[in-house]
Amino acid sequence: MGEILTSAQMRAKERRVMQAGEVTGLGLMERAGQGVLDETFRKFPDLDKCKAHAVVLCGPGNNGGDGFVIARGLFERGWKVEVFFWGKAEKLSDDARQMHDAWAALGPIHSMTPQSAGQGERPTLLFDAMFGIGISRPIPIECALSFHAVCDRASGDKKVICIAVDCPSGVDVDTGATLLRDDPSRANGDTDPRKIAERTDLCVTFHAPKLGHCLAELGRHPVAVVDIGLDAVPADAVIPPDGVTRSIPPVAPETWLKEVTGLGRGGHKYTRGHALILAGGVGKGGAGRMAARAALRTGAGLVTLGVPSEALAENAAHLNAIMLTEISSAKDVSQALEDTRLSSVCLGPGLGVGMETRDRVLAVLRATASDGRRAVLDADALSSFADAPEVMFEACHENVVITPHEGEFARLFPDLAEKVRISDPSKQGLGKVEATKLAAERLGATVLLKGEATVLADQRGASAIHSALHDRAVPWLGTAGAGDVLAGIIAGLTAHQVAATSAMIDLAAAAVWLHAQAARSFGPGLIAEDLPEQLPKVFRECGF
Ligand SMILES: NC(=O)C1=CN([C@@H]2O[C@H](COP(=O)(O)OP(=O)(O)OC[C@H]3O[C@@H](n4cnc5c(N)ncnc54)[C@H](OP(=O)(O)O)[C@@H]3O)[C@@H](O)[C@H]2O)[C@H](O)CC1
Ligand SMILES: [K+]
Repeated sequence: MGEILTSAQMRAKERRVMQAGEVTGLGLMERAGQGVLDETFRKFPDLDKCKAHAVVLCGPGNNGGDGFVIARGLFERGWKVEVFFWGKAEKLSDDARQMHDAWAALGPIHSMTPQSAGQGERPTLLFDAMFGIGISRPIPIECALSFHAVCDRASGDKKVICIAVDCPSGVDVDTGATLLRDDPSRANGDTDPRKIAERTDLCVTFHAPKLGHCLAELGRHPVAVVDIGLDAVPADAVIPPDGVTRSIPPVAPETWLKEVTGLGRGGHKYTRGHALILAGGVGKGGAGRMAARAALRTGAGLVTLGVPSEALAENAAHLNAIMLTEISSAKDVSQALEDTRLSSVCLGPGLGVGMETRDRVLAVLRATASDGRRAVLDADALSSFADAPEVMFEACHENVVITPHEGEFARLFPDLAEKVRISDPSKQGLGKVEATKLAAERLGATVLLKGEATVLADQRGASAIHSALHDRAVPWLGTAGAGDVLAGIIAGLTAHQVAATSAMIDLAAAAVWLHAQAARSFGPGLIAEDLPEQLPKVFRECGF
């Protein structure tokens, strides 16, 4: 699939498929509930044999409807099932009401209170079908308390396995944040709705992951996706392609990588391009050298490191295949870029924050503004514009990518960073994806916001997420200099002549994937210098 949807896109898709007469709401709900059970027993196969005891917590919307289907499915498998319902049966949607009634013919429906939910023996499984993508405000405290009351039932000592239906209740799937009450003192301990996500062992969602599943600031649970038959209508019949956030890597990463980067095709060192990396002064050249090595390992035909005159000797002592040139000022940058064989430029790592760096950035942006050459701005190249970001926005163009971490992003886009901190969308809170898209629009270029979940967006509204969570987690990638290497990989990929027709966002996404693959391939103990050295293995594994 490779697409990551917002809740609105999911609803649009659902409506479209239902209008096309391909499926009914009741049919979708049945598949959703049964799909949750299938995924649960796929993940915990031993449980299917033990015919144990489950609790299902059902909410007032269609998420609750899925819960009634789950209860029936478990009952039919021979499980002991307790169902608790928060809401009024007469207010349920027709579909959820039918599922409610179908369960009522098999077993009791208890009113959900922390007291009632806390009685009895601790179950093996707890299904959270209280609130799904229809959440519009922080969940009722008694629902949160009921969830924990089941987990903490006094009778029994085994940990309850918690399965979230569509999402942990209270999480906004568009942002991954849990909606919180204004008064934080009312959100302590078990009344803190974030604790539900923290206790979740598996989340089963439908058709495609939603943005929040890939950003998950809270909870480190895996996410399974169930096909409920919505592919009957092609995605772009409902949603414009650029409106959908893409998942990096897509389903077939090797093919995608070849298509986007052109790597593995023939050529000689000139068609593979010439990357210019600007580095800092004496004792500050390490970051630039690592970026340069990454660019060379990524397959740029030639790489030149530009350093101030006083740092020439130091750098010469460290370099072999990488060429060295003197670049001591913004004027030198402009002069160097008169050579149009230089096809990509990377600057920022180790350059120092200040007017000097700012002028060099502007010189690069001017020189590359209209000839299709690519520029990568990272680290100090970004921080140097903290007090005048609009100067950078003015000069940026579509062949630029900026690669901030969250701190650098906040320096350039303080208003957007602030809104990401607000968890409630009705109070103008923004998700990371929305914030990155707005930043890219403002910049007129590609923004690559680094993190465990790296978000990319460009000036046309395209977006993508690389989620290094769950089974793709690489905590050891958080090491000094790893960001410099990423900037170098982008410079290497964008230098290639064959990559000229690929959009900047695609090349940057490919770089993020290669960077994470190199880290995964090396494993714990990684230092930044290891990353470029690991790339040949990654390329071999991709079949280049
Ligand atoms: N294709 C699909 O997406 C499918 C989805 N399914 C499941 O349905 C839910 C979405 O169902 P929906 O009814 O739209 O929403 P919820 O069940 O998540 O919740 C809506 C109800 O909850 C009330 N609500 C919302 N927030 C609160 C709150 N903080 N406190 C109290 N009540 C709240 C809301 O009431 P309003 O007053 O806001 O109207 C609704 O009553 C999806 O997640 C899937 O699980 C299908 O079954 C399969 C297809
Ligand atoms: K839920």
